[in-house]
Amino acid sequence: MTARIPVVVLAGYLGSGKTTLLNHLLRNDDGRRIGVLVNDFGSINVDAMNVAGQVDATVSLENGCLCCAVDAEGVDRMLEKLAHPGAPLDAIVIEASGIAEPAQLVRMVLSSQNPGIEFGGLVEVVDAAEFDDSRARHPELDDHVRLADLVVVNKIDRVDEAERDRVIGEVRELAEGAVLATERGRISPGILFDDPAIRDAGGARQLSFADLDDHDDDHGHHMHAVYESMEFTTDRPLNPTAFLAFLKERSRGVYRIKGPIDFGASGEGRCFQFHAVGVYAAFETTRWKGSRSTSLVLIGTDLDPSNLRARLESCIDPTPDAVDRMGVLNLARHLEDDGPSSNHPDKWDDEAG
Ligand SMILES: Nc1nc2c(ncn2[C@@H]2O[C@H](COP(=O)(O)OP(=O)(O)OP(=O)(O)O)[C@@H](O)[C@H]2O)c(=O)[nH]1
Repeated sequence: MTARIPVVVLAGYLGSGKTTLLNHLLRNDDGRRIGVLVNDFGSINVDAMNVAGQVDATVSLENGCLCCAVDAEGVDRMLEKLAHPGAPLDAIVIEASGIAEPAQLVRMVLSSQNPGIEFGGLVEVVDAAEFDDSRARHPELDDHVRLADLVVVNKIDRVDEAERDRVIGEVRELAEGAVLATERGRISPGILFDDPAIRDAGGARQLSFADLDDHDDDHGHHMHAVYESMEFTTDRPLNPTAFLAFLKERSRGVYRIKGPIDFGASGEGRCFQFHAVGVYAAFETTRWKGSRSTSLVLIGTDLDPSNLRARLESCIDPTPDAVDRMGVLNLARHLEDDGPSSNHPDKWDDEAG
C-alpha cells in the first residue's frame, strides 16, 4: 500500500509569519515534494503569489476563509487536485488565512474521504512582538495555541531576551504540543513532516475529533466574523512620500496591508513587496514577475473602503518618471533584509516618516 500524504495545517494570526515559514520550508525541502493549498482572506491572493515558483503543486482560494467559505467536500476537491497519482507528493501544507479557525480546518482534513491523505498536524505561528496585543483582542487565539501540535514563536528578533523568555514561557503554559522559537520561520522541515521529530521536540499529539469538539463551533465568535478586507489596484506608480504619509495616518482598524507596489522611477523599477502588521511596516524588494502594478490587500475591522481608496488614489504619482529623493531615503529605512543580522524596521509609530 502506498503511504498516505500527510496534510499539515499551518495557521496563525494575521501577519505572524506563515508565508515566510512556508517559503523557508519550500526552499529547504530536503528533496521532499511539497504541495500547497493557500487561502487568503482578501480577493487578491498575495500569499499564493509569494510562494509560486518554489512549490511543486499549488491550489489557491482567495476571497474568503477556507474554514467557512468551503465545506469538507470543497476541501477534498482541492486536496484531490494536489494529491493525485500523477503528481506524487511527500507532503501537503494548507496555509490558512490569518483569521481562519484552525479547529474547523483540522476537522475538514480529518473528515476527508480521500484515501491518499492523512492529517499531518496543526502548526500555529505566533508573532512574539504582537503576542500580548493580539490575544487581548482575540482571546480565542489561546485556544489555537492549545490545539496545535507545534507552536512556532516567530519574530523573536523583534523582542529583547527578557521579553522573548516571557512570551515563550506563556506560550508553553498554554500549549499542549511542542513549542519552538524562531526568526523568519526557520524551522527544520523534518520537525514538520516527521511525526517522531515533532514528538521529540516536546510531546505533540495528533488531534482527534474529541479534541476538536471541545472548541467553539459558533462562527459568530470566529475572528472572520469581525474582519473585512478590501483591495486597491492600479497600473499607475505610487509616490513614496505620499504612500508613507498614508501609512502614518491610516486608521487603527487597518491591521494588515500586503502586496506589491510600483514606485515608478523612485523605486528604480523594482517591485516593492509591502507588509504592514499592526504598527510594523516593511518593504522587501524583488523583481517584477509580470507587468508592473500595485495590488494591495487591506484587512481590518470597521474599514471605510471608499475613504481608504480615495486616500490611496491620492498617492498616485503625478510625475512617475521623476525621482522623489526624500521618499527614496524614507523607503530605504523600511527595507527588510532577510539575513540573520538584518536591520529590522522599527515600529512605524516610532518613526517620523
Ligand atoms: N522581523 C521579522 N519579520 C518577520 C519574521 N517573520 C516574518 N516577518 C515579516 O512579517 C511580515 C508578515 O509575514 P508573512 O509571512 O507574510 O505573514 P503571514 O502570517 O503569512 O500573513 P497573513 O497571511 O497576511 O496572515 C513580512 O514582512 C515578513 O517578512 C521574523 O521572524 N522577524
